[in-house]
Amino acid sequence: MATRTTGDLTGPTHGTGDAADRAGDAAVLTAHGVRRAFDGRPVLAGVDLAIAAGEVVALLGGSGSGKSTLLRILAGLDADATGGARVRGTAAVVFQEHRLLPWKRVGDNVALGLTGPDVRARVDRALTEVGLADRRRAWPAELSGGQAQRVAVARALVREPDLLLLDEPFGALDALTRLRMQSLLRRLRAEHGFAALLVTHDVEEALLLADRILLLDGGVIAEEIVVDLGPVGHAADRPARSPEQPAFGALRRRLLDRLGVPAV
Ligand SMILES: Nc1ncnc2c1ncn2[C@@H]1O[C@H](COP(=O)(O)OP(=O)(O)OP(=O)(O)O)[C@@H](O)[C@H]1O
Repeated sequence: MATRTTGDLTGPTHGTGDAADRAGDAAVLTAHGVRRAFDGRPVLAGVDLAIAAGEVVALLGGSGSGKSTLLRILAGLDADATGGARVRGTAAVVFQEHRLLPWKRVGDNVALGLTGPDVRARVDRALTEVGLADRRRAWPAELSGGQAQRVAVARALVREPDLLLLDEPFGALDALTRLRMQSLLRRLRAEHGFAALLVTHDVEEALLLADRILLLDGGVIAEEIVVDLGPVGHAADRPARSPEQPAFGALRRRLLDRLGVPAV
């Protein structure tokens, strides 16, 4: 977990790219010309992207395409990248692993780094929002994987982020828990209006949750797909989007083709 207000990566900052221009002044995140190599091998070769306030963007790509590397850079966790990246407001990160401190109770994990007289109330509110109001005094080891990940979401939420950076946040969960977490994210988004960058290699998850999908390939954003399937919605009983929609299936197939997954 990390938060940050604004900042540039090391290296020169150039003019914004097309994507950044589209999000314009409303952008909560802009990145341009982001590059990163490991041992002389380029992984990111000039990434441009922009996310508008309140927009949810999924970052899809094959294994090893550099998704996590990019997210770490955007979160300000990689000092060796070059290019420009700027977050307007507060960003919070949720990783695939919950990264809770095992020696702190749930409530203290959520409160980590917060100050002020209302911390307890804010923590209680965040835990209530993820359905864990009664686990404030539990130890992380006493939680299920899904509950621990809910605490990680609460720890991000309590900071009232303008932008959530989500790196495969539900990737380690079983299928049913994953669906519940997706539904939780939709509800929280509707209530809080944060923007999010969601790293995933689950095409269906991207289609269910995102307004826009960016495909990372060859070290650049190789394709951008606007997910024109109606509002993301959050009502579990009547989801606005569903895999049953013919257009959903068509987009799913197109993305799988693009990722090189053969039809069965
Ligand atoms: N700290 C590091 N040192 C050396 N190589 C690294 C490091 N971090 C990432 N890489 C390499 O960079 C490439 C991209 O890794 P990254 O984890 O960003 O991919 P990814 O798209 O998130 O993959 P996955 O979907 O499998 O998680 C990989 O080849 C990886 O081995």
